[in-house]
Amino acid sequence: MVVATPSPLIRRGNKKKTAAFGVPTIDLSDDKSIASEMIVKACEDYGFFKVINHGVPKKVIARMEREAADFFSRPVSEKGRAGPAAPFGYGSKNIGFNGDKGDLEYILLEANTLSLSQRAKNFSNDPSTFSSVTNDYVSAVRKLSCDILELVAEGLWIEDNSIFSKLISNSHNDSCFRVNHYPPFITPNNDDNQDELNNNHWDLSPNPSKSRVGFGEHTDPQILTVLRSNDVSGLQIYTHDGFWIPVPPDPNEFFVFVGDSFQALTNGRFTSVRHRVVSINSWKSRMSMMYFAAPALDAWISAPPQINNINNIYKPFKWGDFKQIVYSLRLADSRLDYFKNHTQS
Ligand SMILES: C=C1C[C@]23C[C@@]1(O)CC[C@H]2[C@@]12CC[C@H](O)[C@@](C)(C(=O)O1)[C@H]2[C@@H]3C(=O)O
Ligand SMILES: O=C(O)CCC(=O)C(=O)O
Ligand SMILES: [Fe+2]
Repeated sequence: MVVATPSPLIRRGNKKKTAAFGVPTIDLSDDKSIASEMIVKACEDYGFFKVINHGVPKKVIARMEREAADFFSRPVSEKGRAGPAAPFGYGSKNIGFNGDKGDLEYILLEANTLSLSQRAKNFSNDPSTFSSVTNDYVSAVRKLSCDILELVAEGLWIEDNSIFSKLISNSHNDSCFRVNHYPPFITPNNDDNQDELNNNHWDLSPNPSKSRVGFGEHTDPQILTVLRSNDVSGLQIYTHDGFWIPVPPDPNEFFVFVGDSFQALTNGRFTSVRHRVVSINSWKSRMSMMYFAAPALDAWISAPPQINNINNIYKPFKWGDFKQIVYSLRLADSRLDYFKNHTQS
């Protein structure tokens, strides 16, 4: 069953525009054939969808949120000792290595049990609780990612339904886990903003005094991203027809993003979704947790023969080589362009 939650659309640039849009919502308790068909459609149309009845226990989510909130509430000097996030640790305002900035602080971790337990001491006075809570959360969202990838394979009529999921369940997978914390953002004249929010057609991009870029526009380089946030808004996705769409937050459910590697694995049938976080008038901070599902560094990313790949858009590449390019570029850059096959007809 698809549940559509209408939300306003914002076209890139200055013009305000509203239209009805519902985030594609997939009920994972539905019949498999229905769910798989709907996931494929959402991946094709938006590269983005929401899943409900996902099977991740509320307690696992709540404990992870508490651990992260505890960490972020500590004094700056203490948090700084867990940094820098280059490549893993605590970061603030700087994103990546190439000058990107955002109004946030964050934790970035490798998502395997061993590295989690080694790093836990930097994030909590009770490292064993931090590592077991993080590990429970990561294991649950990894399982959810595998379930989704198996449904995708079924929806694409691929006989081996583990063709994508085995890439991320491999013991050498290079997945990572991130928790972002965006401070509250209050504008001097918040009556104006409240008006705009109530009218449901605010325009974010041209007026920095009314909004703030928390995390600039980008696509995620991995295969799939699974996001959960608290009830503070800010996330927006960019549609194929040129609209920025605010995604209403839903703390009980998960949002799924197609990443660049999934675009290559499906020979462009799915496209990775551009997204950003823009904060608008909130007394409360936004906290989001992302699991970025990636294969092993030496895994090949190439569309399987079961996908119609007579004309391969991309040259096959190893995830590790792609990652190296990704990390040498800016947040908003389109990295798949570097792997385009120029020989195709
Ligand atoms: C500017 C950058 C930050 C980023 C690495 C990059 O060079 C380009 C991609 C960025 C991104 C976006 C999705 C994830 O948040 C992330 C961890 C990733 O894998 O790619 C970040 C990288 C980062 O913050 O280090
Ligand atoms: O914080 C969010 O809601 C999204 C962040 C994001 O897109 C990322 O960390 O890659
Ligand atoms: Fe992202």
